[in-house]
Amino acid sequence: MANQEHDLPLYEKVWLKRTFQRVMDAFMLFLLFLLLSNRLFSSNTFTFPCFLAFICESWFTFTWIVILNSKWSPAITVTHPDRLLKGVSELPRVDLFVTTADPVLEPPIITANTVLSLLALDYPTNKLACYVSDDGSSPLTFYALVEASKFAKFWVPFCKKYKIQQRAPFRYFSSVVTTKSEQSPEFKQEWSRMKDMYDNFSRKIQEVTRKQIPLQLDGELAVFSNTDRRNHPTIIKVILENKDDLSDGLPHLIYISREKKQHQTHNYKAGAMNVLTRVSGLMTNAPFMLNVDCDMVVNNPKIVLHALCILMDSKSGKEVAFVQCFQQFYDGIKDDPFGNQWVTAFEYIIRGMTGLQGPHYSGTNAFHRRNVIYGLYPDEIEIGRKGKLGEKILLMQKLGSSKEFVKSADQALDWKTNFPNDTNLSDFIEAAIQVAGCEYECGTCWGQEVGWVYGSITEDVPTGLNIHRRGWRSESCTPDPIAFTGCAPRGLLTTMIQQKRWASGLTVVFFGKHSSLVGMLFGKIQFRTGVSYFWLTNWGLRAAFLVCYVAVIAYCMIANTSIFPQGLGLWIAISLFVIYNIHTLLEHLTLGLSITYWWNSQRMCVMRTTTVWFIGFLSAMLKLSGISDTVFEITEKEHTTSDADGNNADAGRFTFDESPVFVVGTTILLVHLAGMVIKLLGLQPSDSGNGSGIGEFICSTYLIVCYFPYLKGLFGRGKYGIPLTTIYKSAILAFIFVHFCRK
Ligand SMILES: O=c1ccn([C@@H]2O[C@H](COP(=O)(O)OP(=O)(O)O[C@H]3O[C@H](CO)[C@@H](O)[C@H](O)[C@H]3O)[C@@H](O)[C@H]2O)c(=O)[nH]1
Ligand SMILES: [Mn+2]
Repeated sequence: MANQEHDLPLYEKVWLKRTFQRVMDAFMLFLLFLLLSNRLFSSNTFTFPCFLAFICESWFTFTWIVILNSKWSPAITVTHPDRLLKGVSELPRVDLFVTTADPVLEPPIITANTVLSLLALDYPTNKLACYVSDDGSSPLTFYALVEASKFAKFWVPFCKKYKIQQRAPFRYFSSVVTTKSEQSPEFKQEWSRMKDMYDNFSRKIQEVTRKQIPLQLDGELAVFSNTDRRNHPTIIKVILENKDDLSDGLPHLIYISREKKQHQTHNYKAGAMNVLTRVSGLMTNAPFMLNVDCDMVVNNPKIVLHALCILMDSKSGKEVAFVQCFQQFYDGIKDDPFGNQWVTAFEYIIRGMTGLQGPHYSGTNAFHRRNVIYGLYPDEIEIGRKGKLGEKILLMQKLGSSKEFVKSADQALDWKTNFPNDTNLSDFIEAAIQVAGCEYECGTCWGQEVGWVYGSITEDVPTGLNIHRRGWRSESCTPDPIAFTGCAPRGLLTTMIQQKRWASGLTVVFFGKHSSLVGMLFGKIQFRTGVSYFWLTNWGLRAAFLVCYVAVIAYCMIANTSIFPQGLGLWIAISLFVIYNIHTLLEHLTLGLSITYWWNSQRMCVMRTTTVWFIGFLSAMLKLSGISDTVFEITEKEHTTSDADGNNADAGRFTFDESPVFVVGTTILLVHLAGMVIKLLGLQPSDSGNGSGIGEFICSTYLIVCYFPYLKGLFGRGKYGIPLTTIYKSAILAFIFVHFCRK
């Protein structure tokens, strides 16, 4: 811990005043309550559709309370790295983790760039160690890392000498188009040398990736011959070792592919993170660990110092378990057509959570305390861990049978950060292979109380909840420039698959023992924090209610009945709709986002909630009832430097294929189109119902407008059109729905 008794704090928390937003949020809530009470007290025709609408609207009101609560007290943190550097005699070690799992969906050149950006961090290199976990067990990834380590010997000194901000070479070379005239000839010369070297390096990798040049599986790569990614022994390779403990050399770089066995669950990313934690515990045992996905490159080379300002602050830092940096993206498509930049969510919800017990852990760009991951409680910092984690025997039961690992964990739990500098990494390989084995975790607490939590395909949220539950806080760190930037899905299908996974995983968390409700009732999750977590964990449930509402509206149109009360009730509903849109539009404009951006986000919100979140919800239900399991479908990452200037004709356009995720959306659209036709042509049964009115008409029109890309898809050709088989399937489903409505 930094010793700064009388000194200035290393970071401050600044609360933001967003009075206008609060007023608007509260007014919306008022209108929602008005709508509900109007339904309760004035309606004398309380039919079944009205009842369903009432239930859904109650849920929307609850969701609004969750959102309002999350946004109510936003805060930012301001960090002072200069004070940190003055205050501490020696900076602590930090272990850096990168996970990758598939050399096709996650091109090795991207992983190599991420690693290069980490190796070039502005931090003493003898305090850093970079561990790469490869669940794909790919010789390509390993080869790319070996080549990256050779290039790093030139790249890292170059970045540090010229104080380059972008330390992922592909980002650097795609942003600096020409060297500026005011720069020295020496720089220009070195710049072109670097550029040549990088081009060479990336060409080599591309050639083997595209199989233009076969990769010889001999020498260092021999271990990869005859390995099946689902069935192979542990592979651990030290690629770089800073043997002389130089603070201006290169950090350690270690490649790990944990053991896999055909019929053994490996818990996806959570499993990989736990192996990384144990292997690094043996080799370097840093008190702090940074983890990033393979596509998240460093954008601010001083980020470690910024994060440590929070974690090492002698006053409030002690309560902070992890520091989360926002997940921001490079090369985003203009106006975010697929709604996956999440700008408003970060600015409003996550900043809001920062004002409470802290942001949730979002899986990447986070600095964790190692001993918190091992299960430490906040009060054990002061009083020692005699009670809960005291005895060695107990530690063995919790952390597994490796004596070496338990010894290292024991030190970490006692904050003993002075790790011997005179050891060889290769001395630990044998022990590391043991802790990376399939059976190591059997009968231990890994994946439960210790480490990254298992059971959900969104491992990040329950892992964060498990930490908050013990009473820890977390903090956001958002320095300028942005800490990390990653690769957001660039196509509709990739976006949909990612969203489906999140909705499914989060629903499992909501109903599981790591839910925020359990944490509030039996743990130390503060009330408002627990409620703010619902913003995330309710995604699947939100879909269930919205789909129900959408179905009720369609039913009204088809069966000629109404859910909106006449007169005042209708006006309340219309004002809600108008004010909600103005409010969200203003929120976007305040952040400097365009009207198109706003509309894209509104429309994607409707589309993803009613389609993939709904499918995610259903798959979570199947998992929870034990019928089928969910799998982690990896998000495709594109290496976009070649068309960074946006020349890609498909960028932002909606493309479809035969994937079942498009059936739901097409069905919803067809049902509403049918409803419109039936209403406009007066084909509604006249004897039934009280007549559908303007309320239903507005809702249905809004939905069809949101679904306009699908409407275009119905008539589009090739990949821009929805395939006929999908249309047939949807038409059958829509027909069944319409048929039952008219009965
Ligand atoms: O079996 C697996 C599957 C995935 N991964 C890694 O997990 C990371 C995240 O996977 P990705 O496909 O990129 O998912 P995203 O939806 O983009 O990731 C978000 O959501 C995940 C939870 O669903 C979090 O773990 C991530 O940190 C967060 O960025 C990647 O580095 C993968 O290589 C593994 O290591 N092993
Ligand atoms: Mn990702």
